[in-house]
Amino acid sequence: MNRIKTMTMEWTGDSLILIDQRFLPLEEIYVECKTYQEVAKSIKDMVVRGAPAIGASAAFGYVLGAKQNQQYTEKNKFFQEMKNVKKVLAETRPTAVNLFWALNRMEQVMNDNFNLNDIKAIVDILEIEALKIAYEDIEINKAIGRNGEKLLKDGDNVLTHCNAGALATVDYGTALGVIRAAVENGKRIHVYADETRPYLQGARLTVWELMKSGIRTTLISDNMAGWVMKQQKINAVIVGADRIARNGDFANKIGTYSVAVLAKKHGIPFYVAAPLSTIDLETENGDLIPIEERNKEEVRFCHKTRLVRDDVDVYNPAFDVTPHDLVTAIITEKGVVRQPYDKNIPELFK
Ligand SMILES: CSC[C@@H](O)[C@@H](O)C(=O)COP(=O)(O)O
Repeated sequence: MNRIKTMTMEWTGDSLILIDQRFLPLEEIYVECKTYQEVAKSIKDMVVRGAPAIGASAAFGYVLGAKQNQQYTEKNKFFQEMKNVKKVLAETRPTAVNLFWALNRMEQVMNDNFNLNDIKAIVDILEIEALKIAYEDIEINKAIGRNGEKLLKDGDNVLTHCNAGALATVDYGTALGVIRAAVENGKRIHVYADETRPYLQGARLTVWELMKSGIRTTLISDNMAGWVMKQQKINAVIVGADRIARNGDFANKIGTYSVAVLAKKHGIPFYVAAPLSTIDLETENGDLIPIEERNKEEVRFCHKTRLVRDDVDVYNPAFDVTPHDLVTAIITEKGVVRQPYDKNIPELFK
């Protein structure tokens, strides 16, 4: 168990190899990160993206940081350096709480082993912990799938936004994990995938991975979602999350809020599928979730094609917050929770 290899990432023992999601689906290119700085850059530049995948990558980045600093004989110096490793990895993307969750977990394990005299032994323990995070993520996603697939019927048409699939996790996926589990259970499910401007995770990633898995998928542009719902083509919406606040408000890819409002208007159940590591009990409500603003070029371009001149003003929030009253249920590995979320979400952690 000292290696892991999935479609999204591979831990070799000395490096983290990531499928470069910036080039999918047209090119399958891999990036090998041999340092924690390279992992941080890969997270920031979205070689790897999606909350759980970011968390697991950061954990492996932390291990690389530990390996880069294991020459220190003075333990305090090593611990000091590891603070900087954590800081660099934490400063990559602000919204997905899984990043901070994974880094805190790694740091906690390191602190718990402060008494070990051998730094190399601490590094080995950190490597085991990162592998645990990665292996657990797959099992958690499968549990989310089992819990969520009961909400879907044979023949359902499901709309999803962005990519909350295998590529956004270590493997299997959260929202797409629910769809995957339903299909594995013999249900015929057809997916409508929003293309998800500006970064096109839906068009480029969701469609690619669902088609690879043999799941029927139709691509629509984001502005078609309302009309497709109006035509009664959608039975359920399932999306992932980057951070769920204590009251059930949640941040997810920009455009999720519009989809939730549309689902409400059309009486369509709107589900959020996410692991407990995406729930941030310390954040009381959605107004307090930090929303990442990304480079304006992402909007001035459509993938690699320039749409407008570079002096065109642009606003590019990468996420929005959907208020909990629009959420029919949150699907987790511990079960499905419904309103009132401020009461039921904390129960999941007991
Ligand atoms: C299981 S992934 C859930 C979310 O992280 C996903 O829906 C999303 O918004 C990803 O955003 P991204 O900017 O591509 O990292």
